[in-house]
Order: sequence, then C-alpha cells, then structure tokens
Amino acid sequence: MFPVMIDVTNQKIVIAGGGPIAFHKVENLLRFGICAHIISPDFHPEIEKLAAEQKVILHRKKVEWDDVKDAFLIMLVTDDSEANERIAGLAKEHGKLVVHAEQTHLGNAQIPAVLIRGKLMISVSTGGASPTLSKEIRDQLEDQFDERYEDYLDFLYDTRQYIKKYIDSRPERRKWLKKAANSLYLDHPEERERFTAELTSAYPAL
Ligand SMILES: C[C@@]1(CC(=O)O)C2=NC(=C\c3[nH]c(c(CCC(=O)O)c3CC(=O)O)Cc3[nH]c(c(CC(=O)O)c3CCC(=O)O)/C=C3\N/C(=C\2)[C@@H](CCC(=O)O)[C@]3(C)CC(=O)O)/[C@H]1CCC(=O)O
Ligand SMILES: NC(=O)c1ccc[n+]([C@@H]2O[C@H](COP(=O)([O-])OP(=O)(O)OC[C@H]3O[C@@H](n4cnc5c(N)ncnc54)[C@H](O)[C@@H]3O)[C@@H](O)[C@H]2O)c1
Repeated sequence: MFPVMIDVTNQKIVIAGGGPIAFHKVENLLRFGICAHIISPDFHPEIEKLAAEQKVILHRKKVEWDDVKDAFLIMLVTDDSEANERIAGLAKEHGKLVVHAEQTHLGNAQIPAVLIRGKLMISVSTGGASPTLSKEIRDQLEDQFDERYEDYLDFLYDTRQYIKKYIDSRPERRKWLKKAANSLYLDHPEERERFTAELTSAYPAL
C-alpha cells in the first residue's frame, strides 16, 4: 500500500450497498464535501434522510458494472460477496480505485482513520489488521494535535506562499521555511506577526 492524497473534486464516487457500513462511509465522505452515488436495492433510513437533503444520490437497484464504470473511486459494501468480487475485479482491470470492505486483497485501496486540523491531516492505517486500533491511535493524537494547529497551519501556508513568491535563492528559501516551522509560532501566536514583519522587511512584496 502506498499512501497518497488525492484531489477528488468533480470526481464520481460510488458506494455499492446501502446498509449501516455504507452510511458510515457516506458520513466520512460528507466531511470532505463529497456527494456520493449509492447503488442498492434498499437503503438504511439515515441514508434516505441524507438523500432527502440532497447530500447523496440514490440508485435503487443491484449494482452492475455499468453503474460504476465512470466512477473514479468505488466502495463495495454490499453483503453480496459475488457482486463485490466481480465489480472489484473489473474495477482493477480498468485501473480504478476500489475499496473491497470485506476482502481487502480483492480491492486496491483502503480507508484510513483521519484526524483533521484545518490543513493538517493525519491518517492512520493498520492495513486491515485492526481498524479499532487505527481509530484508537487517531483518538490519542487528538490531544497532541489540538485546535491550535488550524491557525498555525494557515500561518505556515501563507508564509510559504510568500516565501515562494518573493525569495528566489533556494538556500534563503529553506532558511526562512525552516525558521517558520519552529514550534515557537505554534505555542505563541503573537510571535507570528514579528516573524512576518521580519520576513517582509528582508524581502518586501514587489
Ligand atoms: C479506519 C476506518 C475508516 C472508515 O471506514 O471510515 C475503517 N474501519 C473503521 C472502523 C471499524 N471497522 C470495523 C470496526 C469493528 C471492530 C474491528 O473490526 O476492529 C471498526 C471500529 C469501530 O467502528 O469502532 C469492522 C471492519 N472493518 C473492516 C472489516 C472487514 C474485514 O476486516 O474483514 C470489518 C468487519 C470485521 C468483522 O466484523 O468481521 C475493514 C476495513 N475497515 C477499514 C477502515 C479498512 C482498514 C483500515 C485499517 O486497518 O486501518 C478496511 C480493511 C477496508 C475499508 O473499509 O476501507 C474506520 C474507523 C474510522 C473512524 O472512526 O474515524
Ligand atoms: N469496512 C468496514 O468498516 C466494515 C465493517 C463491518 C462490515 N463490513 C463489511 O461491509 C459489508 C456491508 O456491511 P453492512 O453491515 O452494511 O451490511 P448489510 O447486510 O446491513 O447491508 C448490505 C447492503 O447491501 C445491499 N446489497 C445486497 N446485494 C447488493 C447488490 N448486488 N448490489 C447493491 N447492493 C446490494 C443490501 O440491500 C444492503 O443495503 C459486509 O460485507 C461486511 O462484512 C465492513
């Protein structure tokens, strides 16, 4: 498994199956603003509610290859192992990302437990050994990487954009980028202004 962050803006994401696990997957996708298509003969009541709020798109039928062939990512969470296996095989053949929630080796992707603090994202995976442990480790990290990281990451992001725009010399860039990542600016937000003043006086905006 190779971890990678993927921009899924305007990409079609399909979930096959409409049970409690599908609902869990949908809730996770919604955290990222993703409106998924769900294909299933029936749906968990909470999924029906989300559909009424136009947060998911429902297709009341058994999954077929035609329903998923234009998807970017497919999550197979039906209780029909034959359908899960068949669609997973075709999806891999066609170079798609596919999560087989029960027999992971039949898919090529897995969903990690995630902690989000603004631009900071920490993903934990055990490669299917124990999703419970992934969740526990994520929960433990919540205290260490608390809400302060949200503003801190915004500061680092803005600083980085400025440095890339106004400093040409690579060693100088590195010097300032390393300086910005000092935990002083996490613990003492008031120091960020001093840093920015120093940076903009050394390298004024053109
Ligand atoms: C991380 C998380 C992300 C998410 O799904 O959003 C996620 N599972 C979560 C929770 C969770 N899932 C299960 C329990 C019950 C206790 C337990 O089994 O430990 C709990 C705990 C709970 O709910 O408290 C049951 C379970 N999970 C899988 C199977 C099938 C199997 O193993 O055969 C079974 C049924 C086993 C059985 O009963 O037979 C399979 C997968 N689950 C994965 C991800 C992938 C591996 C990731 C990894 O290893 O790190 C993988 C392989 C495929 C996939 O779905 O991508 C999410 C927590 C996120 C959060 O809370 O934020
Ligand atoms: N990854 C995880 O976190 C995790 C956790 C628990 C279970 N699972 C696995 O996920 C699967 C789903 O779990 P669940 O509890 O939601 O099951 P469930 O039995 O409650 O729901 C299955 C859903 O799939 C639908 N379905 C059945 N055949 C279908 C087909 N051919 N096409 C489309 N939809 C079809 C059913 O109508 C139902 O809505 C199971 O295989 C289970 O082993 C995964």
